[in-house]
Amino acid sequence: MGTVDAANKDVNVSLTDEKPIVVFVLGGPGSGKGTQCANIVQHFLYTHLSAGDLLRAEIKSGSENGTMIQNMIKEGKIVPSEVTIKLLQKAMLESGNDKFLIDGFPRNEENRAAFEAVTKIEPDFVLFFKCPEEEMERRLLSRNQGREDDNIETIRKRFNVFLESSLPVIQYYKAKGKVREIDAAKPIEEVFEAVKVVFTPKGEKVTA
Ligand SMILES: Nc1ncnc2c1ncn2[C@@H]1O[C@H](COP(=O)(O)OP(=O)(O)OP(=O)(O)O)[C@@H](O)[C@H]1O
Ligand SMILES: Nc1ccn([C@@H]2O[C@H](COP(=O)(O)O)[C@@H](O)[C@H]2O)c(=O)n1
Repeated sequence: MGTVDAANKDVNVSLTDEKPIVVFVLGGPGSGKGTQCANIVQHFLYTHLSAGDLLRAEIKSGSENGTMIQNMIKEGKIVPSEVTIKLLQKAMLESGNDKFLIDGFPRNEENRAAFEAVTKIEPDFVLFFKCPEEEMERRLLSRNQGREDDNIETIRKRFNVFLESSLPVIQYYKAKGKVREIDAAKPIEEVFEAVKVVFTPKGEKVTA
């Protein structure tokens, strides 16, 4: 990975030479991003970084930002980019890998522009899991992982934020030819078959 300013307490990763491979994994809440990222990690040796998981870990760690993050998540709102980007940078640095699936980020234009400005990283491509809202709602209401935001009131707010703030980011990358869209309404195994095609280099055989 690029140059790391280890002396900086905020763990700034300045990627001036070799840039890591970054794939942004986007899609509505419950579209199956985390599920498919776990499969991709097994098959293609990426490091999976979920922005939501990093924020939830930050709450648990008792950090000074914990209460603010918890309140934002309960309301389905987007945490300020500065906070999330620092967590992502730290996790990238600590992973020792140079291939990342960044799941649930960028969630809005502020996330996108700030990440690019701070890290100078452009994603190789954006994996977009497209799924109807009714299916995502069903999945979230039966996820049973004890998440504070998996209740119908917050789910509806998350859907609105996705439509208003996250879809424009997907449009931005679509205009750059970077979006690989997957039909995420299918069963998990079928979705992964389509994902494998995207990650397999052209000319190579898609493996089982
Ligand atoms: N293709 C699928 N068919 C049916 N259920 C699925 C499918 N993919 C994932 N699920 C289930 O739906 C739920 C949500 O999936 P997952 O956590 O992967 O979504 P997500 O997009 O990461 O959600 P969030 O953005 O809220 O973190 C989980 O219980 C998961 O097992
Ligand atoms: N870039 C992000 C990602 C997430 N959040 C907050 O976390 C919540 C849960 O995210 P999941 O990806 O795990 O569903 C999300 O609703 C936001 O409140 C964020 O602020 N910024």
